[in-house]
Amino acid sequence: TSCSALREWVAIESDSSNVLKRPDLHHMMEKAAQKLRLMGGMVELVDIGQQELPDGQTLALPKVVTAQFGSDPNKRTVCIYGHVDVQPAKMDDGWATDPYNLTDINGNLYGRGASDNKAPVLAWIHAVEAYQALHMELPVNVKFIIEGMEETGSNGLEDMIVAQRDIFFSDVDYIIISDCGWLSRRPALTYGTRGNCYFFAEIEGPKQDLHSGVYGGTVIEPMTDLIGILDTLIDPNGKILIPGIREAVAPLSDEEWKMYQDIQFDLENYKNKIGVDQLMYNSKVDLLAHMWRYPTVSIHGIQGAFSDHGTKTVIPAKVVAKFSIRQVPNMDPAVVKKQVTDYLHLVFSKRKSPNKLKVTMVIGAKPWLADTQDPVFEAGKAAIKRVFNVDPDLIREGATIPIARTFQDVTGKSIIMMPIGGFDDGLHSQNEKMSRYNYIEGTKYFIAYLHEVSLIKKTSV
Ligand SMILES: C[C@H](N)C(=O)N[C@@H](Cc1c[nH]cn1)C(=O)O
Repeated sequence: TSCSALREWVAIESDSSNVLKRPDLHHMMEKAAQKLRLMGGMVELVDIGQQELPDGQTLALPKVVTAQFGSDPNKRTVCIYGHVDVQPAKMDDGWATDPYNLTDINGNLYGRGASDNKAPVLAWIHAVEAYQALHMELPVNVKFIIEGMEETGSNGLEDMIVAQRDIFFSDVDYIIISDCGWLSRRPALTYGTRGNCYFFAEIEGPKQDLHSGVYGGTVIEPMTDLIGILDTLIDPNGKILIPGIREAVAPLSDEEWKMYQDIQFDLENYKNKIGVDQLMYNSKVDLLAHMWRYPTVSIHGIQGAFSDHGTKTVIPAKVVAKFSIRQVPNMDPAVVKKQVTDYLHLVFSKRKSPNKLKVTMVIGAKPWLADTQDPVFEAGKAAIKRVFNVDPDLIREGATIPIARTFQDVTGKSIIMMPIGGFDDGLHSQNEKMSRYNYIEGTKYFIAYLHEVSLIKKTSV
């Protein structure tokens, strides 16, 4: 196939983290709505209000697309959630091809957002289209909820879900999310995600940037302060140093330990895939546990720091570190916000610096965990068996789907994550891709799932 829909979607630079790209993001939401409208869905573009930027300005949030195919009260209703915003990408980051021009190389479709999450959303759409093309009645009512702010924490979506709980979600039985990946070549069903608390730590000093030769040695540099406090977040062995964080983590049970042992995961492959000689842990179980169910600190970047080619000799006047802490049961983002803010101010005060520190938490997403005994998982296993002829791995996901926990807490519905992304898709990274195999077989799997989930209805109603 030509994958024309995916090509058109990838061509839209729907980067939700870049305010300059907001028109592209609005266009992307219109495009998704139009696709569903043309298929005969009952479609709405729901206004979810404004986003407040750190500088106090406001910006219109991308509308949320909802769609409905069928409303037969005798059928079960599934709701597919997905997102069509993407992480930033530019050739300069080291892409081999233009990130916004879907490029087919050896059966892999390269492009920003190909795997995260445009192809999986389209695969669900194609699954509905397949029933339509074959003039087959959909075995379940299918709803879609597609957002454009997932990559920046799903701003505005929670309020919409609360407002729609007894309207759009009233007849929904199951919520399905396909915004993650397999762990190996073996298909997987996902029953947990980590949450994420994302912080800005700003240090402000002189009123403008200074020449390091002329002023170096006379001023207390904001960047030196910032590196100093960042270095107190986590030690070289991965131990988080912020008091209270490790204590909140639910202990690993014997049952979990056993489950992890059975999962197909090759440490050597994993090392090769990411190009490292050594990992933080040497056993499969330790590694999976630290990927899925322990917190970690990642330092992402420093705004205001010199990062171009060349040898600029500046002392930056104001620098803002961006770091995040992945959340696991039983951590609470509100508590983590206080723990981090208090700790950084304490550490900074010990430096006796005249500079000013400001700590802000800009995303506070909770972790999500499902009951794998729920019939939605049985249906998932059956659909995988039918299409791939294997039993899936039951896995967790180290990344975050910020809205998953809200769906669970607000709607009370069962949630299943059904990834079709490959383990080596390079999400958020250079050369992100979705393989043709996963895209096409994944679509078949979704078609099969709609059938399997309708069978649950017959036995459990
Ligand atoms: C799993 C999903 N495709 C994803 O990548 N989610 C992002 C969401 C996020 C969390 N904090 C900021 N954005 C992720 O896990 O990084």
